[in-house]
Amino acid sequence: HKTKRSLYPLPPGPRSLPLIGNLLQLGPTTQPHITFTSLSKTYGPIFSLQLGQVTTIVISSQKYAKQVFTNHDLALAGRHEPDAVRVQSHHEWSIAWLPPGPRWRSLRRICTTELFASQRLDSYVSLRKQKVQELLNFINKSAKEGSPVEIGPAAFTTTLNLLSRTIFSTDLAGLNSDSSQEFKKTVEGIMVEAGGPNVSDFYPVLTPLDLQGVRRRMDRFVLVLHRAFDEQIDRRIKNREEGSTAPNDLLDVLLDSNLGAEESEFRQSLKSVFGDLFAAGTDTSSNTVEWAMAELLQNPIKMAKACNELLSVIGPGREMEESNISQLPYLQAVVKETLRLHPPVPFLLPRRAQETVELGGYLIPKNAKLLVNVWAIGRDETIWPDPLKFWPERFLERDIDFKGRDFELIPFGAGRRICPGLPLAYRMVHLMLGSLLHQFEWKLPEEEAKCGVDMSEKFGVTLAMARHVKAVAIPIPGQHIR
Ligand code: HEM
Repeated sequence: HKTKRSLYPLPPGPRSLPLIGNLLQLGPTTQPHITFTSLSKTYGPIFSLQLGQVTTIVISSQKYAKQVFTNHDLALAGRHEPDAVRVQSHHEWSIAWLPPGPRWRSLRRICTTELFASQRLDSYVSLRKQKVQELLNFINKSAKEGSPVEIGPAAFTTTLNLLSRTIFSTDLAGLNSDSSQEFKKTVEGIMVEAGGPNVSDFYPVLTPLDLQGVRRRMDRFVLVLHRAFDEQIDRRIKNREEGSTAPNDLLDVLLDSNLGAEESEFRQSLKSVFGDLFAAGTDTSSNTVEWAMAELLQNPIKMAKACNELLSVIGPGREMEESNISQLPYLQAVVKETLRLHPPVPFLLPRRAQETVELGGYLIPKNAKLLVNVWAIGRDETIWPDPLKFWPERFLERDIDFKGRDFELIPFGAGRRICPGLPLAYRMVHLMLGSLLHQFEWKLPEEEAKCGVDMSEKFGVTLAMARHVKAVAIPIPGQHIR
């Protein structure tokens, strides 16, 4: 370490003040991804900040991202967990926040084989179709009444129930029900508290004081999730004791596996795993559908192109199937373009350097926090011509995918910590978006058509629309909607 420390400098960055470092550069921002993007214009695609006691390195280019995920993937695969996720000891059994040791590997392996393997995903095709059908029926009802729909919340409930059916074999909420909205507010709250600036993260010595009340609020959110999970676990244990047939869903598999936990912490470990899956899987997927619809509603020509492709591949009077996705290049391009401009996790999850490394001639000290600003990479004009324009066609001309090999488009991350839910998210997002476009014509309500859609963002671990987009659905005559 000493040799590296003396050979390489820290990445450039603004001059830091004693004690507070560069906290003033953060300012009162509620949009750190934008602040960090503008700092990268001054200090370059790799820069460093001293945020209180924490040395923070920010990567904003494809070139350095590639080095992080190839040359240094293991050394930089630790997590800098925010204090908020230590509530209820969540981080001790969390796939998202554990360091890459044996416990993380075994939790990740179980989820990958039991939830995300292609065979498992194939066995739930009809379930996903049924949930999407419920979404279409719900929208059809609003369409008949002529009232606009909020696409984000409806897509959220569909994703929530898709997950809860695969994990618990039951729905957690009805479309438009209070419980669904409570769940959505809870997940949004968790994302905002875990992703927002917190003085406890800058000065770990101040953690017990919880000066901003983040832990207090987080505790309330986590309790809502845990109550729902406890109910499911209790019911399943009771059914098992009464000899009912096991549905062999994820809950059954985990109850049999015991996750390598002591008996006293087993329930806690189950709740952490479920918490991760619901928090990481719901908002990210439904936000993608919502951003895509918001962009298409403002780009009627692109909307028509996507609808025409669906009509010519699937045909009128038929429903979209997951097996159609590969025949729909324009729909795929729309999803890629949405993920480029609106990556649901703008900084990926914060990494911790597990050892001191040299990256592009700069020093990344052990324990430094590393943020990869994928929001900035998606808007980098040296990679993307006219980067702020929603232009799916760019992906028809270039063979770029988001599976972690093309470092200019990494909304799911890359390397060993790449999102394990990618294969499920891929199917859910395309199926939901494609079905919405295939079954209805869409237009903006009068006011939004006049004033434009409010595209402002709400920052957290995930990047949501600050105000949900509303749209009026018009059923297409002859389509299969019931
Ligand atoms: C459009 C949808 C989604 C996007 C854009 C997305 C994106 C991401 C990103 C960027 C990360 C962090 C990667 C890193 O730090 O390098 C991540 C991690 C994770 N995601 Fe997703 N995700 C999505 C859907 C899902 C779904 C559906 C699930 C599961 C149901 C899921 C489960 C997870 C988990 C468990 C992790 C933690 C992995 C680890 O740290 O080892 N995600 N996701």
